[in-house]
Amino acid sequence: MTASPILVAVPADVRSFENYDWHATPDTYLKALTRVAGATPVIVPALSGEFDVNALLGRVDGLLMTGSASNVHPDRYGVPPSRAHEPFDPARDRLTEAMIRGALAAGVPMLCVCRGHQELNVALGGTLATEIQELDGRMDHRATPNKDQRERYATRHAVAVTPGGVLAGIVGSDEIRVNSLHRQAIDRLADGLAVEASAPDGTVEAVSVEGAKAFALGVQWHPEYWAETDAASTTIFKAFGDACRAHAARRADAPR
Ligand SMILES: N[C@@H](CCC(=O)NCCCC(=O)O)C(=O)O
Repeated sequence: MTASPILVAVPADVRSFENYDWHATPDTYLKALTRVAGATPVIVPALSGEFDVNALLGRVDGLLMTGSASNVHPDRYGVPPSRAHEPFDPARDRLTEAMIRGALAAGVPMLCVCRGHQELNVALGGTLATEIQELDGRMDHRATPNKDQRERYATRHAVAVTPGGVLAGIVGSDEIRVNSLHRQAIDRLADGLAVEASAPDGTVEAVSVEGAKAFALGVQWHPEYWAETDAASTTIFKAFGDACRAHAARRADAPR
């Protein structure tokens, strides 16, 4: 019998064009799932009030939180909003917070990328800093201005991987080079998160959820973009796929 494909939920962004609100996600994440993690992606519309998020989580094997140019609304972490926090996507905020909490409670494996990594910190009670390139001693983590997408994702910097941590176990190294396309970052780390990697300026580049029932990793960079060609990116997506397969097997064995 052919094994069922593993299903990974991917919460959508909302974008408005051609007179409609579209619920969409970039195809780089979807291809990393199909080609490297061996998963079938399921794009989840940002309509969390209109369906049962936890029922959905009971029928998928993993959750991938994507990056986005939009930012988590600062009301969610107790900071007054300003122009520097824009643009927002409140429907995505509502969906991702519910999905992160639900996934952790149900032990659904979760990989959180860039905005997703920031959402994980906020969902667990942490805060974010904005325009970090303007803060003393911080690097500029934004992409070099360029229309060519491959070049935007090509500029890299080193991150120190926490020895003995979850990420170190996946990538097998105490230093990796990562791309960087963000202007916000974790400010106060949420209780229950462990730092898995840091940039030379102290920016928290990766986290894991302490005591999580399943794979629960956040990365501030974009392993999806070079998932087929960069060794560390490949291992992250393969490890996530393996965790989803293990969750699928547990679900299949669970009494109904
Ligand atoms: N908006 C947040 C999160 C950054 C992020 O997810 N970037 C994805 C790439 C967006 C792009 O193409 O520029 C922040 O800026 O920190």
